Formats: sequence, C-alpha cells, structure tokens
Amino acid sequence: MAPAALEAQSQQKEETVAHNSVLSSSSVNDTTHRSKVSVIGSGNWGSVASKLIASNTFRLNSFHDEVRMWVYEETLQSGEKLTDAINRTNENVKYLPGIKLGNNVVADPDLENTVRDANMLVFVTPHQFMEGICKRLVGKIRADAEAISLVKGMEVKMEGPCMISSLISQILGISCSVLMGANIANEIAVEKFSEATVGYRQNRDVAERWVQLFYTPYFIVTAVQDVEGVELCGTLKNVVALAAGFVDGLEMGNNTKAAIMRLGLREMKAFSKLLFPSVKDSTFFESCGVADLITTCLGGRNRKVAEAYAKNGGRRSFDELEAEMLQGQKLQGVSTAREVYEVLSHRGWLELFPLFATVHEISSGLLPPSAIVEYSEKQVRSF
Ligand SMILES: NC(=O)C1=CN([C@@H]2O[C@H](COP(=O)(O)OP(=O)(O)OC[C@H]3O[C@@H](n4cnc5c(N)ncnc54)[C@H](O)[C@@H]3O)[C@@H](O)[C@H]2O)C=CC1
Ligand SMILES: O=C(CO)COP(=O)(O)O
Repeated sequence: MAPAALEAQSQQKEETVAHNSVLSSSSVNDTTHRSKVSVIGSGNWGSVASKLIASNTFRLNSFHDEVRMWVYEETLQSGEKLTDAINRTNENVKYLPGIKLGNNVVADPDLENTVRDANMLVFVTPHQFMEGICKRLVGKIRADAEAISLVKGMEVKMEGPCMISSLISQILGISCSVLMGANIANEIAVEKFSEATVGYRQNRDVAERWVQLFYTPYFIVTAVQDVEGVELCGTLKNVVALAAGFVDGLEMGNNTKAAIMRLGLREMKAFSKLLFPSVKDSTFFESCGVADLITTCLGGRNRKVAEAYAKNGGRRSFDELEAEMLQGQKLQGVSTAREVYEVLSHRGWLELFPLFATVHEISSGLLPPSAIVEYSEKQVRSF
C-alpha cells in the first residue's frame, strides 16, 4: 500500500482507539513505541496468519498498521510474479485464493527488507526451509526482536533433535515462543471459530503480546508456559495424521481410526516427555494437543495424501502425490516421521514407539500401507 494511504489508515485507527479509549497504554500520537510485525512465510497458513495479524495491527494502537509478509518468489502461469499478484489483488492467488488479506499486508520477496524494521517476527514456513532462512537472517534483524514460530516440525542434528523454536533462538540469538493448535488454515480464512495455544518460556508479558497479536473473536488464543510441549504436539500429530490417512485409504472405518489416534496420542506424550521431562500433561488437553490431533486426522493435508498413498498401494510416491494434490503446498508428516525415526533408532527407542516407527517404514516404502492394519491389531490387543 502507498505510504500516504497507510498514514491515512493510521490516523483512522488513532481516532477509533481514542474514541473507544481501549487497548493502548501509549499516546495515540506516539508511533515510536509501536511494535512492528513481519511474517516470514506466505503459504496457506502463512497467508491466513498474516490476515489475522493484520486485522489486529490495524485495530490496535500498540502496533504499526503495516504487516510485511515475506514471499518465496515464484512466477505464476500467467507470467506475473506471485508478490506482484498479491500486492495487486490483496489475495495470495496461489496459496489462499479468494481471501482478502487486508490492505495493510505488504508482500515482499526480499527477506532482509521484510525483517529490517520489525521487532516481532512471525515464522511460518514449511520446517525444512527454516534453517536456511534463519542463517540468511543472521545480523539482519533488530537487536530487540522477538520471535514466534507457527512451524510444525523439527530438525535432527548430530547432537540430537532440535525444535524449530530452538533453531531460531540458537541461530538468531532471540527468544522464541510458539503458536500451535487445531488450525486448518482454510477454515480460519473464512473466519470459522477455532482455538490456538501459545507456548512461552518465562515471560508472561511476552506471551500476552503474542496473544494480543493473534486473538480475534473467531480465533481464541490461550497461553501456556510449555514451549516444548506445545511445539512437540504440533509436530508429532502430523505423523499420527499419516497413520489416520492410511487407515482411511484402506477403508478400515472410524473405530480403527479412533484407536490409531488414541495410540498416537499416547506415543506423542511419551516421546515428548522422554525428550523434555518438563513437558506438562495438561498441554495435551489444550488446542495444540488433542484438538489439533483430531482436526488433522479428520481434515488435514497429511491425512489426505496418506489416504491416496494407501489407496494406490504405495505405488505412487509421497513426493508425486504431494505435487499433484497440493500444488505447491508442503506436507510436514513424511519428513517428520523420518526425523522421529532417526531419533528413535539413535536412542534405542524403536520398540517403545511402534506407531511412529511403522508410519515411517510405510511412508518410506519399506512396508506396504496394509502394515498399519497388523500394527493396530497387535497394539490394540496388547492393552
Ligand atoms: N496449512 C495449514 O492448515 C497449517 C499449517 N501449519 C504449519 O505452518 C507451516 C507453513 O505451512 P503453510 O503456510 O501451510 O505452507 P504451504 O505448505 O501452504 O506452502 C508452502 C510454502 O513454502 C514456500 N516455499 C517453497 N519452496 C521454498 C523454499 N525453498 N524456501 C522457502 N520457502 C519455500 C512456498 O512459497 C509456500 O509459501 C508448516 O509447518 C505447517 O505444518 C500449521 C497450522 C495449519
Ligand atoms: O496443522 C494443521 C492443522 O492444525 C494442518 O495440518 P496439515 O498440514 O495436515 O493440513
């Protein structure tokens, strides 16, 4: 948006806020203390997150209106750059067509420029790209910047597993909270009610600022002091969602799927607590836990592609199905299952996590999809 237009918008916000006399502790004319938010990522969820955030930065006096959103640039079939198309139409025509993002969202293909002025950084890209992105940002962010990760996934290093929030903190030297939950992006895009969980480390004020940034009447955000618990829930449920998809593809019915979800939840909890004993039981009952597991196993992309994989008897690869069915959107479950498997093998825990292990063995082609049947029967009988 042109600077003059943004200025006019700002004035309107100041007047609105002054009129309502809510929400801001700073002077309505003092723009220097306002937080500036940038979103790093513009896929399906990244675009919806930008829309949510932009509605709040526009409304609340403690934020600058403009939300700069980094776009991994690509050329559309029409020949137009994706960034230009987003800024022309105010829609992410590839990853979230038909939804206006808000006039205060500015798409930017330049990563450094996107983060330059921001003190609140929202990371939301597929997890496999995060390390490269963070390395590119070293020395380019504000000294007082803080981050939140909406990224569901982890990296496995020589030293062991590394959650994406830790990767951000380690590479950029900044604190990082997380936001996860039962959040199928297309539903939130059309403002259907849902909840989410912010996981924070120590500082409750920081958590409250993130809650304020995302919270809307149709997106209820609760904060819990358990970064690893929240992040592991969001990460591991993608592995269980693949198992649910296999069950659907094999037409095994709802009871089997429910059994898989129960066994999956149990492995999620056991794995999280083995890695991080500080993880709280209560976190599994938040939106990031059981609710995200349910929604993803019913309506997520991992479930959908795993169903097609099983229907094809494993003869078409996940890469091929992902490209055909998701058109640029990325699955996180297959690589997460591999990463979890690496941790399990390395630590001698394979026998403790038969569902996680079986999902990787199926998705990597070592076992046929029907192996999920034998697995579930054996597991359900053994309890
Ligand atoms: N879509 C959803 O419903 C939800 C997604 N999430 C999580 O949010 C994260 C981001 O997912 P989405 O926004 O849905 O993305 P997406 O899967 O819709 O889109 C893929 C994105 O990756 C970008 N990309 C492709 N190649 C790249 C590269 N080499 N480097 C950097 N970026 C590249 C594409 O431009 C696109 O923005 C994931 O961890 C996902 O699990 C979380 C909640 C809901
Ligand atoms: O994380 C999600 C919902 O909370 C989306 O899951 P999928 O990536 O499987 O669509």
